[in-house]
This record gives sequence, C-alpha cells and structure tokens, in this order.
Amino acid sequence: MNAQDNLAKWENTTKLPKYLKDQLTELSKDSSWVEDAFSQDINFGTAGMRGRLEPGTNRINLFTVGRVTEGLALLIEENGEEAKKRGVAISFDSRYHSRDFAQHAAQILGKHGIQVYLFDDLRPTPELSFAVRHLHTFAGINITASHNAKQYNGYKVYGEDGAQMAPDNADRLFSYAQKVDDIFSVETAPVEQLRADGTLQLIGEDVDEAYLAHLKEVTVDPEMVKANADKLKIIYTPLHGTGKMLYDRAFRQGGFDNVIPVPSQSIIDPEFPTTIKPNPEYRDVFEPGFKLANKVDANVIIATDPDADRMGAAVRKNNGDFQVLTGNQIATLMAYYLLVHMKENGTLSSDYELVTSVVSSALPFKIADDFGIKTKHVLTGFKYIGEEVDRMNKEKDGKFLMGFEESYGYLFKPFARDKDAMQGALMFAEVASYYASKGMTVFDGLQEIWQKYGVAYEITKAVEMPGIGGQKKMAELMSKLRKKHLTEINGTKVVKIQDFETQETIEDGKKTPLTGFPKSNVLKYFLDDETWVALRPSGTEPVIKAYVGVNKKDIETAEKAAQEYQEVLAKLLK
Ligand SMILES: O=P(O)(O)OC[C@H]1O[C@H](O)[C@H](O)[C@@H](O)[C@@H]1O
Repeated sequence: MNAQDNLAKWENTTKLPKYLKDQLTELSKDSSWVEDAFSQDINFGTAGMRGRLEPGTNRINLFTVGRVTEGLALLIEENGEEAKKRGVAISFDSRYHSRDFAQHAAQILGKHGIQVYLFDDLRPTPELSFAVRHLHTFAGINITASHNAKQYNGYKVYGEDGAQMAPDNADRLFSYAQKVDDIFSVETAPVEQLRADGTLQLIGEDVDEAYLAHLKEVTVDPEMVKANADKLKIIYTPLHGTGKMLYDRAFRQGGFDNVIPVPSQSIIDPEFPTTIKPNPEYRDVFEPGFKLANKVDANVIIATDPDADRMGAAVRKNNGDFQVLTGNQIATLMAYYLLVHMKENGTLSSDYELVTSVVSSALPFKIADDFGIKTKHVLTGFKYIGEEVDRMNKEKDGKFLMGFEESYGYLFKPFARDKDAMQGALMFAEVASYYASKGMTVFDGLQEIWQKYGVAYEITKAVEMPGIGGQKKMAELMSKLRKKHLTEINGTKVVKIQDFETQETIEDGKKTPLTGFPKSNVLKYFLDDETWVALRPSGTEPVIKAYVGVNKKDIETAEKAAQEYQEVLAKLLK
C-alpha cells in the first residue's frame, strides 16, 4: 500500500467529518506519521483492533470501524439468514467517539438486514460478553480501547459463545474487511428506519438485571460476607469508565455494604483526567483512592479499568502504607481462598481446573497442585480461557474453577466469557472479607501463602516500539533470539525453551514438538533456579513484553532477582 496515494484519497474525499479533516491537515505535515498511518491497514491483534483516534487506514476512526464492521456483516451473511436474525449485540465505553462508532456499526449491520441490539449507554466489556450469550446473538462488538491512554480507541469482536472471536473467524472477518475497495463508501441505513422496522433494538436495564442476577453466583460464602460486613471498608474507583454503571448494585447485592466510591474518578470522562493511563496496573491511578482511604480509614481499594474487564487492587500493610498488588498476586489470593473454602465445606473435587496464560505466575498452579486440582496453560488472550470453558462443558472433562491472566483479568463463573472485573471486584472483596474475619489484612494473607509455598514474584516490562519501524524491530529481535538461542540469562543456565511460533521445546540441545497451542510469537525460557522468562510482542499495544517470574524464599531476594533479570532483558531488547 503506497502511503502517499492512500493519503491523497483521504485528502480528496468529501466524506471526512471536520474534526478528522483538521487532524489530517495537521498530522500530515509529518512524513513519518503519514508513512505509519497510511501504508497499511490496522490489524487485528490479541483483542481485535486498537489504535490512536486519528485519520488513516492504520488508525481508529469512523472509516476503519466502518470497514471492519462491513467485514463482520459479510461474515454473518456467509452464515445465512439464521445468523442475520440472531444478529449482533453492541456496547461501548466512555472514550471519545465510542458512542458514535457503536451507532455507526449498528447502521452498517442494519443496512445488511442484520438484527442489532445496541446498549442505550456505556457498559462493561464483560456485560457485552454476557449479552451475546443471553440474547443468543451471532456476534458482539465492543467499542473500547480498554486501559489505553485517552488518545486511543478500539474494536473488540465477540463470537456467539461470548468470547473474543477465535482466530479462524477473526481472520475471515479481516479478509472480508480488506476486500472493501473504497473505505469511504460503506453503506449505512438511517437509525430512524432501523428503529421503525425493529432491526435496531436498544437494550440496557433488561440486560443489566440479568447480568446482575448472575453476578450473585460469584460470592461463594455469602454468610461469611454478611457476618463481616462491618469489618470491611472498601474504596472503589471505576477510573472514569463503565464500572460506574453497575458497581453499586453489584456490591450491595453481594452483601458488601461499606463501599465508598472515589468521587473524582466516578465522573464518566474520556479525558481520564486523574490518570496518565487509566490502567489499574499503575500506582498513580490509586492516588485519589489512597487519600480517601486514609480519610475514612479503609483498608482495601479496588479499581476497574474504563471498560471494566481489568481489576486492580491496593491493600493496607501493617505499617499503614498501601501496597498495590499485581494481577498475579490478586489471582493467587483468589485461587487460594476458593480452594481453602471449598476444601473446608467439602465441595472440592479433583475435577476442578484452573486456567491461565503461559506468561502468568506459576504460584497459583503450585497451590492448585497442592489441593489436587487440574491446571491448564493457554496463550495470552482471554478467548483461549473461554475456549477451555467450552472444552470442559462439551467434553465433560472438568469443572471451571477460575481463569486468570497476569494482565489483571479474572473469571470465575463463565456466564461471561471475557475477563470480568465486576466478578473480580466481588471475589476480591470476598477475599478481603475472609481475612478481616480472621483479624488479618489481605497483605498478611499473601505473606501466609508465600510462607507456605515460597515467594513467587513476577515483573512484566513493556518496551515501546512504535510504528512500522517498531514492528520490524520486534520481528528482528525475535528472529535473532531464535537463530541463536540463549544459553544463560544473568549467569543462570537456561534449561528449557518453549518456542510457541515454531512449536518446539528445546531441552539439552534436543527439539521435541510443543503441542496444544496455536502458533504464536512467544519465547519462554526456564532457568536453573526455577525462574521463567518470556518474551513476546504485544497484540494490543506497540510494545514488546518481557515477563520474569522468580521463585525465592523471601520477598527481598525475589524482588532483587526479578529486577536483575529484567535489567538483563532490557539490554537484550535495546
Ligand atoms: O499482551 P497483550 O497482547 O497486549 O494483551 C494483553 C491483554 O489484552 C487484552 O486485554 C486481552 O483481552 C487480554 O486477554 C490480554 O491479556
């Protein structure tokens, strides 16, 4: 694709709304921006497409959203009348243009005679996943860039099972989208007409009620929660996004009466003004929460990202300071709590299964082994956890205990098939309630787990490699690492390598097939000291991710070792 020819088309069309035209005039002064925005089509990654809200074929705007929706419409048509009748559920988050894009997608699908259920207002990603299952639609669309900075937006597509669309269908959709000759001529039907003939239906409170009814299933020990309600004060922040729509009812019906929202962050705002990135991974998003927690003497802060699929938490330590937990630590606490509870009340059986990604902490698996339940590794992408739920249901060969990813995603009850921060918030609140009932802090609980199983400490670092140049650099780095495999990292011997791209395991110089995973550009190293290291280009951001997980006796040694490994990796990725 020639960037200049492509740019000329965008400059000459009369279809650009004024804000895009103005942006184009300004941004196109920079030739490297033009190259990046116009020399290729925006791709489908781990979670659909995501990019800066700017003009260009490699960006997110009305036209790239339109083209991909046309691709989805063609995919649905290929599946026949029944698929068209079942239609598509559409939701959106609190970002700039999210609502417009959602309506635009509805009008394109409507033009094809495809039934559309459009949320009347912003809603969490997991509620959209639930809505697809609840309404038996053929697909779902969510307009969101999740936890990215305010300059971004995105488009997540869901299959009929409520999980993000699996690669085969997503690839078909994308190839249909690429067949759209003229990105400016995707046809739409007027909203009034679609409303009048029933092709476009609004949904909202009806789906909320059904989703909330299911959320009640998440709490495993409602009596314990009730008995300890007054011992627990929780600060909650939706980080200016969709969690605001449901948190109050969700917590209240779960028996958590003492939940206090952070006022400044409960304002729905696409500027995300209290954050740099509205990502619960970062300490700074908790700052307003810390202040409030100190004022009202709360011990736990729960944050959900703007589309409420990720959940992060900070807990008070005995010295009064707050510790922001990692997604791995949160998942560890939850898995341990569930297993202890089930063992105590006699409901634990070896059929239960814990599912996580190959770049997540090894500690929950160690705990799962100790309790005698099954474990399963999948690639990054919650859709793969969704697939495991399907497999367990179809083959009746397991019961889903929980799925999690280090990137702050958790799922307990598969009525949603994407990570569900509302479920996560409820489960974390229950964990906090459990420790409060024992006169312990959540942080004490984590220490107790570490004492029993050893300290697992993980650090994920993302090295930015933006633009087409960045993509090339990431490809070169990965290929260099494949040509000459690392034999040691920071002086510690590499004992095994898993290459998910070539689908091989390399051990003692011997290669054996690595089965059970689709191909993916990931390298995972296992070291002599129980450390694991993984490298992969992200599917949602222009970054290469370096993951380190160490296993040590105490937290100080663990932190230090993980930092040192990360420093070595940083040099390697320069
Ligand atoms: O590491 P990335 O490819 O950027 O993906 C990070 C995360 O992105 C999205 O949130 C997906 O839904 C997750 O399943 C995934 O873990």
